[in-house]
Amino acid sequence: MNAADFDPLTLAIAPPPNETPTARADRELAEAEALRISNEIDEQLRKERENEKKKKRPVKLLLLGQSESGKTATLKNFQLTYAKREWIAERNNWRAVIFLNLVRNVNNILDILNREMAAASLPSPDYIGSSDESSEDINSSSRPRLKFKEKHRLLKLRLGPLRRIQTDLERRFGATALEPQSTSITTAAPFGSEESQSSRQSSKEFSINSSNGWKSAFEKIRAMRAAARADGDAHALRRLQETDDEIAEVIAGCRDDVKAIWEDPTVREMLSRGKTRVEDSAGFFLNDVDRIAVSNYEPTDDDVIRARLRTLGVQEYRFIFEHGRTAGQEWRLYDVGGTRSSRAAWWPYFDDVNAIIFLAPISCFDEKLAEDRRVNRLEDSFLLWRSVCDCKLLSRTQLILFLNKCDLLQAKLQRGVRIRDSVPSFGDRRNDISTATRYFQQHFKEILKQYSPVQRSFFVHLTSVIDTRSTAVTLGAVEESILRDHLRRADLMP
Ligand SMILES: Nc1nc2c(ncn2[C@@H]2O[C@H](COP(=O)(O)OP(=O)(O)OP(=O)(O)O)[C@@H](O)[C@H]2O)c(=O)[nH]1
Ligand SMILES: [Mg+2]
Repeated sequence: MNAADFDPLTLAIAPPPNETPTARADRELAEAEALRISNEIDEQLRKERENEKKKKRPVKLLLLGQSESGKTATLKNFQLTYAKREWIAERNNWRAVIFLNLVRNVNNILDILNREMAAASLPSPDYIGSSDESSEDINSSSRPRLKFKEKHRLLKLRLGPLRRIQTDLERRFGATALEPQSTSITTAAPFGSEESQSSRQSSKEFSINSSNGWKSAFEKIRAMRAAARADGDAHALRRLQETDDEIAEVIAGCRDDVKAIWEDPTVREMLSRGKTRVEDSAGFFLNDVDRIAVSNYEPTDDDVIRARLRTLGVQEYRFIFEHGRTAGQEWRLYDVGGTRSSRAAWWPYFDDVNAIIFLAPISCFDEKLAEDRRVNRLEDSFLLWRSVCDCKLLSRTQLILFLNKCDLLQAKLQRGVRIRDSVPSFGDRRNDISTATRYFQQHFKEILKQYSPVQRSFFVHLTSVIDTRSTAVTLGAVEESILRDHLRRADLMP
């Protein structure tokens, strides 16, 4: 007799000693059925665990659109809405960017003023004003001559130190602080084709790295501080702090002159004749000088959203959402540089992406690309959208369209700018915001229907992403729809 013969469990489940052949067959059948059910339950549990794992995979979201379409501003809204702690920790880093934006606004005006004052001093009785871009308009003989006075000369002189501040800050932020140069790329979507290979190789801007975005620009400065601290180099640390303080002091010292030049009627007239709308430019802060040009300035949330620092290459941002339907879920957002020469770098990110937010700035119907002055911005957005819809690698990716900069569109239409002058097909439709948005939206929808390799839904939002409140509501809807898709896929996947 061995030990198992006394094991209480073995004895309890052992068949009765006098079992008949029929009873034995029934018992074996019942045991086999019990085993089958148990295996099925195990398999079910295994699948559920797998599914849970898939649902916890990071949600990948790509932000696409031309340069200055509002991709980075949208990313900032995500951070503000869903990762507030990180946002607060970073907010003060934007101070130097906002200073740079403000100083650049002023220096742009000074450049034009210099040119116009020089031209006005020429001994030409016919002088009305000069401008590179719209000389026919500014030189119209029906306009009285611009009268520059001693005060303008003094303003130029007193605002001189802002040149050095701009240079210092640009050096600090590197290439990301400079606006795009002209490009040799002549297509809207130089990805996924032979051209993309060659443009990838030739493009100076092609870089999938983390050395070009706001995060890395700030990291560089943080690293400089940390290194000085670690070396015990109190002198270097003090110098860095002094540089920041000095910049704030110089700007604060120029506050009244900055206001004076921006509010001066002759300067305003000069800008309007040259069709220069400083107020529509990226990173416009001249209306906030009282608040910003002070030595203890701290940026507000809205200031940070409006601050402009160009993106180069592709930047990955990882957020664990602090609340919302996906609290605890990791989201990976990819922010890309939008100029034509940066677009070849997008391609590697198309694989395995859950959704794309495509930003089309619809106020730009009468503007040209900075990198190619021959190309209409709206036309470029349509072409780019078409290539994204058409892309086979993205056929299962959810596309969400933001018709952005609606605030600027509204202001432009109210100023009387007519859409049909730049978009002849708009014809005699009413030149108002609701007609315009409906018209542009319909075009984007038709492109999606016509070019998508498989049928897909059209998700569209009218946005002004500098408005953080309304954007938070939009992002809530976006989060919900991406999440639904993400979970559905996890269930469908083998
Ligand atoms: N008025 C207004 N300004 C906007 C809107 N969206 C973005 N901006 C501003 O436009 C400028 C450019 O926006 P960004 O988010 O930097 O543009 P981007 O698409 O990231 O551009 P790149 O990095 O060059 O590809 C910033 O100063 C924004 O604050 C909007 O809806 N309305
Ligand atoms: Mg950007």
